[in-house]
Amino acid sequence: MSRRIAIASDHAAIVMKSELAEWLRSAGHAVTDLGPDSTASVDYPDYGYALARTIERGDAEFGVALCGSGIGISIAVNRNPAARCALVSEPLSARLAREHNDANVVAMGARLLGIEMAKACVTAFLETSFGGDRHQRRVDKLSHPERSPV
Ligand SMILES: O=C(CO)[C@H](O)[C@H](O)[C@H](O)COP(=O)(O)O
Repeated sequence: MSRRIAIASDHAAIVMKSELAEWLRSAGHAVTDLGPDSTASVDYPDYGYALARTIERGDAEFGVALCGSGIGISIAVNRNPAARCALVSEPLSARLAREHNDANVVAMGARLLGIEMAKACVTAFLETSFGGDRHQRRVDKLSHPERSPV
């Protein structure tokens, strides 16, 4: 199924971002590359926030967020309540992020993962549907921490 996917990184992941964007487009997805477009040093929060706003506006269904470790940009994306960003390094976590957590953004570290592992993670992420049921109740609580009884 063709998806609308936004992708963003910092300078540390620009090569992986370009390769993933091209690969996703060749698979038929509509990809919005939010930058950066050079290897000049940038700050991952700026691109993480831009990616989350794109999800929030509904301009993309899913996001791919990349930095050196994936940690910084995943923190930035998750500051927007519209985003549920999962940092993964192998396909099972990517699958569970969709099935259990209804994650809409997958984050990875370009200095930690090779391109084939990154593709395997993105494939697992895009191919998996949210499981609903008990997971829906838990995901709802992520949007409303004030309602938590504990
Ligand atoms: O956010 C990160 C670490 O948690 C990312 O790995 C960044 O890409 C990294 O901090 C960038 O580091 P650099 O030394 O400025 O290239």
